[in-house]
Amino acid sequence: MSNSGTERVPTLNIANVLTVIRIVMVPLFIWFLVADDGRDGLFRWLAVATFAVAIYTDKLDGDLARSRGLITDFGKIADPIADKLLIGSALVMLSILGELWWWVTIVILVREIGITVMRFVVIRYGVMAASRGGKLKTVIQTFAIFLFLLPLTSWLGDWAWWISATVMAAAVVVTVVTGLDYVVQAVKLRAGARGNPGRNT
Ligand SMILES: O=P(O)(O)OC[C@H](O)CO
Repeated sequence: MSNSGTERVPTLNIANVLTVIRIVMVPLFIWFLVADDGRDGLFRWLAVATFAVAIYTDKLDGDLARSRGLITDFGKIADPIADKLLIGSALVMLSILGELWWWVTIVILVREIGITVMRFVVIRYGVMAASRGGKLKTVIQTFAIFLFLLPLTSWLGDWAWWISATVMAAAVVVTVVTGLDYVVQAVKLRAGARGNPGRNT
């Protein structure tokens, strides 16, 4: 695996610890949603708060990794996985609760799991870090999930549902398009490594 320029950065650093904390928060988030005693219940709000804190650690670990030079191959792989666990669990739970169409959850999960598997398949040619499009996709997915987690319809009426559904539809489109872009990147990475044998050995 290519690690040029990052081999002296310790894997155990604050940015990676925050990524691991985000992963550990996922079961807590699921438990709050399962324990929810109604869409406006205390546990629902605890789930929203846990999701918000976990998303904040995503921004924080990225900022810290860049500003303090803590970018590691572990972080490049673990950070998108942590995002996928959090977002995937939110989508699955919303579908189980009957608040989100299963097809949305399945399309997004297939893309996220597929790209994760592809990252590991091409890792011998190089690490495929999150792209700008991938980061934008996570922001739109996060925003859409917040809209679905919050009891907006009971506060604001049906039009709030339409806004939530439109943002979720945008999230699905960006998720699929960026997934296809990663496939192109992976093909180029493989072709580049094959045209330059020994580069990553
Ligand atoms: O689209 P991916 O798989 O690169 O994931 C992007 C990350 O979630 C951004 O933090």
